[in-house]
Amino acid sequence: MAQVVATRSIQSSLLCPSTGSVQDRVEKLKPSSFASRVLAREEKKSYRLVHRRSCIVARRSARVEPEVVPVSPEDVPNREQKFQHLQVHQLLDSSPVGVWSKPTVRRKTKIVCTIGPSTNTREMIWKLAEAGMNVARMNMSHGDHASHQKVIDLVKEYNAQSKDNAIAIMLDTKGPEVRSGDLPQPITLMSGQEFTFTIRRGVGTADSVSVNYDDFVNDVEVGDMLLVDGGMMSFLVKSKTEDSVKCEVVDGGELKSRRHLNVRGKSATLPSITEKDWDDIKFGVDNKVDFYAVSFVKDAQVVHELKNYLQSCGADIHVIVKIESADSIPNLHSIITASDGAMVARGDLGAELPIEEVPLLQEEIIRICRSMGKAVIVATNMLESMIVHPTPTRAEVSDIAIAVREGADAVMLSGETAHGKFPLKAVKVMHTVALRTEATISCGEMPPNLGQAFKNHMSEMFAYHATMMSNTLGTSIVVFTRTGFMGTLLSHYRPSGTIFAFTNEKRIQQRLASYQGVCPIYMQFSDDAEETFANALALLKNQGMVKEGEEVALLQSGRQPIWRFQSTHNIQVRQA
Ligand SMILES: Nc1ncnc2c1ncn2[C@@H]1O[C@H](COP(=O)(O)OP(=O)(O)OP(=O)(O)O)[C@@H](O)[C@H]1O
Ligand SMILES: CC(=O)C(=O)O
Repeated sequence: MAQVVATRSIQSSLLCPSTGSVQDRVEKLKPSSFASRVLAREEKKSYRLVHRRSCIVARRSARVEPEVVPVSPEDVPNREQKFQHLQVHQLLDSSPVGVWSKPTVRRKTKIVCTIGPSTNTREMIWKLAEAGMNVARMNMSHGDHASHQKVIDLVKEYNAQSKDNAIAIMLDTKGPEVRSGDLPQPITLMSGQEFTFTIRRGVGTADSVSVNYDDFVNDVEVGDMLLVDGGMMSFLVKSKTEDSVKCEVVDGGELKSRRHLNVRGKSATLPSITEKDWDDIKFGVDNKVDFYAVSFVKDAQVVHELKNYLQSCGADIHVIVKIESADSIPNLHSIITASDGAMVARGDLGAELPIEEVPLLQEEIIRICRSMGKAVIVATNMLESMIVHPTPTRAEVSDIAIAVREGADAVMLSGETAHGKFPLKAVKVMHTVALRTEATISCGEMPPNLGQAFKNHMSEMFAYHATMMSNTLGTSIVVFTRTGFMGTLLSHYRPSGTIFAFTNEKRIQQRLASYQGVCPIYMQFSDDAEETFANALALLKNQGMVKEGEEVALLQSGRQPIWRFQSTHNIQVRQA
């Protein structure tokens, strides 16, 4: 039986606040008028607490309060800090509160941080987590199992001791990367000079270097363009011998050891999952990581192969396909269908394909993922200049804002956190920009064909209606989920309020950390549903996540029953 229980009657509703005209927004940017508005709202807020009406009247007013609850305790602003923004107009300063934000409860877009030499210590993992990291990524192209083991253990230690935060762990496979070999020292190459790449091992001279891939000579043709590090240097193929490719340097520079090589427009004919990758995948199974990011996926077959392997060893690890090879583009639909999500890996994508295709593909991949209810991550170069500078370029800020507006679940930091000088500042910038951008996005824009993947599925219908209810009333959603399914389903509907996803599985809490809008909370479930609801609401109040008397939409549904007997599904509006 399906039932919708509303504990209060809805007298009227206001759908999402509009973002307003450009003129409106310009007006809002004036500090004096903003200050008076905020202060006026603070007044109104106390008035409302006293004169609370017993029926729900369009809760938009509640949503207009700029109560931005940041992701981590370190970010929690006191009242003074909150208004400091009115004097110092530094949106990207240490405090992450969006000044002119529509009231977003907390940042929805998640942040993936690559862990490397700048951040692989206990202190830095803690600080990254407190600054807003939601997913820790380990790039298996670098480091060894011992160093990655240390990072996994630290993240798990953080998760075990954190009351209200969880960090997901992502293992990114090396894949069939083609790299140049070791050089005794970097060599400077000038445009127009000759240079040779050879499959002979151990070559590293002023005019020749080894390549780690035996079929390199067969895969490239005369006239092909070879790119080093995604285009930092380029080489035109002039001729081939049995074991070497002779090139003319087009864009010169300094060639260092083990650099990434791409052939413009072509993917290497290597399998997507190499022997080293299988070894790393086993390492991930042993360590119960949450996600694999699989490099250079070209077709769905490889995803099925990996999923079958994971099933055979009883591993519950989700598979994110990295879209970065030219060969993957014609198979985008089938690859994404087979996976749990996709990463727009713009580094290699922009090397294998013309660079101007990257923004278009990014938009398309996000659109496809959103329509299929899959997670999507935008990666690479997001704050590249912050590897060496403490502040981002304006173009980088726009890049993050675009990914957020396009609907990405997460944005990723690579070198910025792996080996950059300002990893914490980079996370804070991402946090602030995402939060600010989210505040301008009107809710209720659902992908037109979402719902078709699970046609007539009861859970889908309930996720949809819970979203509608929460958007209409301006409430958060509280959901109870053993498998994480309802949490991710709700995330794909992008409700305007936070999705507080309660789960009694630590693994599920970790995984849900990467989904847009989901705040995963670990809690033991009691056999008694009412007791569990009460515990959940008490926890939310104690942590300051909802206020006394605040309403929440509460959802019980999903593929696995929790307290649902005889297939009862429930949406309720409850007061905390
Ligand atoms: N575990 C690690 N150990 C050492 N260095 C790392 C590690 N992870 C990342 N790095 C460094 O951070 C840089 C950026 O990380 P990213 O994950 O973007 O690498 P990448 O995509 O393989 O880039 P590249 O092709 O330059 O290696 C790497 O090039 C590497 O220098
Ligand atoms: C992330 C990654 O691998 C890329 O952008 O190429």
